[in-house]
Amino acid sequence: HSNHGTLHKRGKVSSGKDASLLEEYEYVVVGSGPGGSPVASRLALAGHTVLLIEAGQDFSGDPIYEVPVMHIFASEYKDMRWSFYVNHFADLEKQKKDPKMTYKLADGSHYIGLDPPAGAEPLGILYPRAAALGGCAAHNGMITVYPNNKDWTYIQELTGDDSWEQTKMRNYYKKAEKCQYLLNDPTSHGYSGWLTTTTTPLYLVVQDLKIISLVLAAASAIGKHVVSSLVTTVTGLANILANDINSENFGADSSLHQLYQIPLFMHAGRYHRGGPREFVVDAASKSRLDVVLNTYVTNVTWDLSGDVPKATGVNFIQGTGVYGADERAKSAHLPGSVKATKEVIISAGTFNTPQILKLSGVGPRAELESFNIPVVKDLPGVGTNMQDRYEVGVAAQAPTDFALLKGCTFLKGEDPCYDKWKNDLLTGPYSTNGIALGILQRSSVAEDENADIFMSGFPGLFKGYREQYAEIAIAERNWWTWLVLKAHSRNNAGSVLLKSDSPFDMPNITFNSFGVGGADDLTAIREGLDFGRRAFKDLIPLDGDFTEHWPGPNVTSDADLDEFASNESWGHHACCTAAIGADDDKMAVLDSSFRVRGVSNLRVVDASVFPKIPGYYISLPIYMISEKAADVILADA
Ligand SMILES: Cc1cc2nc3c(=O)[nH]c(=O)nc-3n(C[C@H](O)[C@H](O)[C@H](O)COP(=O)(O)OP(=O)(O)OC[C@H]3O[C@@H](n4cnc5c(N)ncnc54)[C@H](O)[C@@H]3O)c2cc1C
Repeated sequence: HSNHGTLHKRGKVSSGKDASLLEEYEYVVVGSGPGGSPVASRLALAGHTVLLIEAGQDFSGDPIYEVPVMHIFASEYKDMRWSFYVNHFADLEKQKKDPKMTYKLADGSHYIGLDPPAGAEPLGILYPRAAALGGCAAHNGMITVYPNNKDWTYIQELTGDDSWEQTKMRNYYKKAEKCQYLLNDPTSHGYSGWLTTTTTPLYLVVQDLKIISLVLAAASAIGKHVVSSLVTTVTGLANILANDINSENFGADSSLHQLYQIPLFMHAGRYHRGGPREFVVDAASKSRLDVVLNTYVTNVTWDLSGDVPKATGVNFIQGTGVYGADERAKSAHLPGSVKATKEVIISAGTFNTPQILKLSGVGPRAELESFNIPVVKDLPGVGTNMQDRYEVGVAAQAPTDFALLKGCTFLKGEDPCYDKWKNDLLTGPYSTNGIALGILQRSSVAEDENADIFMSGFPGLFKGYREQYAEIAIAERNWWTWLVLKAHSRNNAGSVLLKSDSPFDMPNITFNSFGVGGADDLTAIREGLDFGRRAFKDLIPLDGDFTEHWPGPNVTSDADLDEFASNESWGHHACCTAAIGADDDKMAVLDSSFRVRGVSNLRVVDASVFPKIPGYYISLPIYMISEKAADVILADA
């Protein structure tokens, strides 16, 4: 594998070892994910000196990064992953009912399951994150779905800041996007940005009779009766999928009970992963943006001489394997620091942003004092309000394999599917993330007219994140999973709490799932599961029938389904741990301009800024707020 440590010299991404950094920059941005990368790039392109600091390395050219279908393996890639173990429930007994529950054994190995040996130490549930140039966008599923307008209106009303008005927010999407799947909708889409959107090539879908029968069954489960001859051609299928989920007119807000193609952050043509890393690399070649990899920030430095504490820079440690979640081999660890003459921007993600803030003295006083961390600003909201979506599914097996994945080895030895992806113009089954179509549903307990369930299908067995989940997903080639994603989940009782004052320890991460609004969310999930079951049941087998194994035929009563969903659902859109809020809300961490309250020259720009979890998939809203943050910061510059 390719370029990991090498990096484009002063154009200007540095691996860390040979970093010829300046002593000071106008802006220092910590973390290069969907939050940090766009804002860093924009500030630099506007003429400022910017340092973007990233704990992970660059994976450009690595097929696990580049090949869309490999995304599930990317999230298990040892050099890229930060493995957090989280608790869905504070109550260990409840937590132990999750078959994904992981324990550490005396010999250091892990046990995953319901029946741990005596003495096994409970770790929690694996929550994959990427430490990489591009953050979790280096391993995520690339799904790029526009949020609901109400998500922006909510922030606008909460803060009284009209720059969050929904049409203004769409302009940030248009600024970021380079739409490649719909060429003539400038009202909704942008065509000259860095965020390339495209969809799974439909010829892949129509190749496989099993997939066609699943598409037909899904259509019939939403009340559309389509004859099979209509979907066995690309044109026929395209007609059924004519609505664009990201359009202003036909998007998530208005069109329920439709089948949609799922837009992906992927480049058409060669069908490879797109990501914010490319924006960074491009911006670095044109501006005074320096990027330093393998560099882990421990805390913000302060000037405490004035009335208001002023952020002046950050301390960091260079090397690999620095953080507790980082499984790379440990290299020498070199401490360093850098000054920010204008601002420090923390974009380290939902778990690490609150950790950095707290280690820098910004957080709940009692918690900081319990670890003898000097309090710079008592901000009780830091690390609270954590939210996530619930995801669970129905998985069933057919007697024979999907034709589509025949011969594919997912880069184990000879791989004709990879060769095809690499060499062909029509690039074959690796040119998709495997999740081509989605369906918006409105459950009986939806809060308003917007869909609150996003259903999608996956040609594999996916029961949530645990070690080896990618291997399990594709071990047999005759599984299909209908995934139920509960959007607008109500629970905000999650927290990120320090375990110690050491920057190397992972924090305690507890979601308190279903803690707020749990009964309603479980009802919605049941309805999603029911949809998945109907879709399997109504299926007219063009190539074999499906038999459900998960949750399984015995799980049918409401109580049993609730128990199933509560034990087994997972999330991957954790957010909201340094939330924007109203001026009179003491739990608000940020003002509506991303400024950390009560201090100066410090902002947060990443998934933690949302007061409420937005839309259906979170990266696109993060890209949008990052574009917005650049505007707001430049206006102050
Ligand atoms: C397996 C998986 C699949 C997903 N699929 C999708 C999808 O298809 N569509 C979608 O919309 N969302 C998806 N998501 C969610 C989405 O990718 C994340 O929510 C998003 O990347 C978060 O962006 P962020 O900028 O807040 O943080 P991150 O992406 O986590 O980026 C933070 C970066 O900061 C770095 N960092 C952290 N601490 C420090 C430090 N102290 N010093 C220096 N650097 C630091 C990290 O290394 C990381 O690179 C998925 C998530 C997972 C886990």
